Amino acid sequence: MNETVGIVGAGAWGTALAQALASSGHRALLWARSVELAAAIQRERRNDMYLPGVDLHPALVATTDPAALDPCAALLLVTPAQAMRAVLGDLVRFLTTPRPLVLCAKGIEQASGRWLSEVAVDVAPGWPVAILTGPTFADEVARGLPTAVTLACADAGLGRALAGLLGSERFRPYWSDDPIGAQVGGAVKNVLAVACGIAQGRRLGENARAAVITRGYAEMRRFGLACGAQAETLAGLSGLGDLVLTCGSTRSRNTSLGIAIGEGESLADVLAGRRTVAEGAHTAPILLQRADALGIDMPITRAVNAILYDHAPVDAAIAALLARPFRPEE
Ligand SMILES: NC(=O)C1=CN([C@@H]2O[C@H](COP(=O)(O)OP(=O)(O)OC[C@H]3O[C@@H](n4cnc5c(N)ncnc54)[C@H](O)[C@@H]3O)[C@@H](O)[C@H]2O)C=CC1
Ligand SMILES: O=C(CO)COP(=O)(O)O
Repeated sequence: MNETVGIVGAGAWGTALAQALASSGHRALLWARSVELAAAIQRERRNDMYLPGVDLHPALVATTDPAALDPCAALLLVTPAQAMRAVLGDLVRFLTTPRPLVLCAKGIEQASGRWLSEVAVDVAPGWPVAILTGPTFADEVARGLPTAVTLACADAGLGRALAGLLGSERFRPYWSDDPIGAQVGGAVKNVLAVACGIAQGRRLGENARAAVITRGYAEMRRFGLACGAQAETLAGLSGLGDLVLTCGSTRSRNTSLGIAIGEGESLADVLAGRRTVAEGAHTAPILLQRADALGIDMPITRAVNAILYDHAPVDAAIAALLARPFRPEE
């Protein structure tokens, strides 16, 4: 089935998804906000700014014209989470009919505390919404390495149809009817990856990393269940799967941000030196606020917040975690 699919956001992940779709027989229209970036992609057939080293498929076309997306069967939204509301709001004015919106960012909107699926409903009421998430380093997807994702949609029939549209042998969607659960995993794992990075930066060892992943998963689960997520979703690709990938690799931008903080850099300095997004730094405060409002204990998330935003010395925050009373594992 050859369709035209729109991908909104020409960073690493948007470009990788466009490349995967083009490689599987679709026409991939990649919308960039920067005229220079779209022109460079068209001219050089590369996006060396965000996804270096990948030769782009001829069926991938970059544009800055929102109206050019009108023929698309579905739109993948792949800007950073905090930009999604504004970008989608601008876009819908140029499109004649509703079509499925597939949300690919990982995070919670800071200003409102809302899930991105709720933001999409605010901005584009009546448009069907799905979540694409899971353990997916962009460069591996772009290079055609095998990858499995969660495709979550409240309308199970649409989820299945979107899996058929977006999937291929090398990019395998597993559908789910739990969009909240899928979003919990993607948002929380980034904060936990910052924590793992901090532990790594302080040279706390492999045992400590396993402890942060596992006790972090307990935080994700408590919070997710309180938000109405299904336990199976949290244990799947979008939750545990992505947590393991992100926390296990220094290629993760969230883990590497944590490493830099653990080694003594300030958050401001780390962010100033980067062009690409590390969502965990944006998610941590609003995640903690939501957890507190629900009465959910998230000590690792609290420690990350204290280090990033309350000037807590790293060693003091770690000592406070280690001094917590012993308790049953569940
Ligand atoms: N890179 C990866 O491996 C994966 C990333 N994601 C998620 O996808 C989302 C996007 O990530 P990446 O593409 O990796 O980020 P990136 O940092 O590589 O690129 C972000 C893109 O968004 C654009 N952008 C930034 N602010 C914007 C704004 N205010 N309005 C419009 N466009 C704006 C940038 O110009 C850039 O093209 C994030 O939520 C990330 O967590 C999800 C899975 C994998
Ligand atoms: O979400 C990702 C992998 O699934 C990418 O992780 P980072 O944003 O930490 O690089």
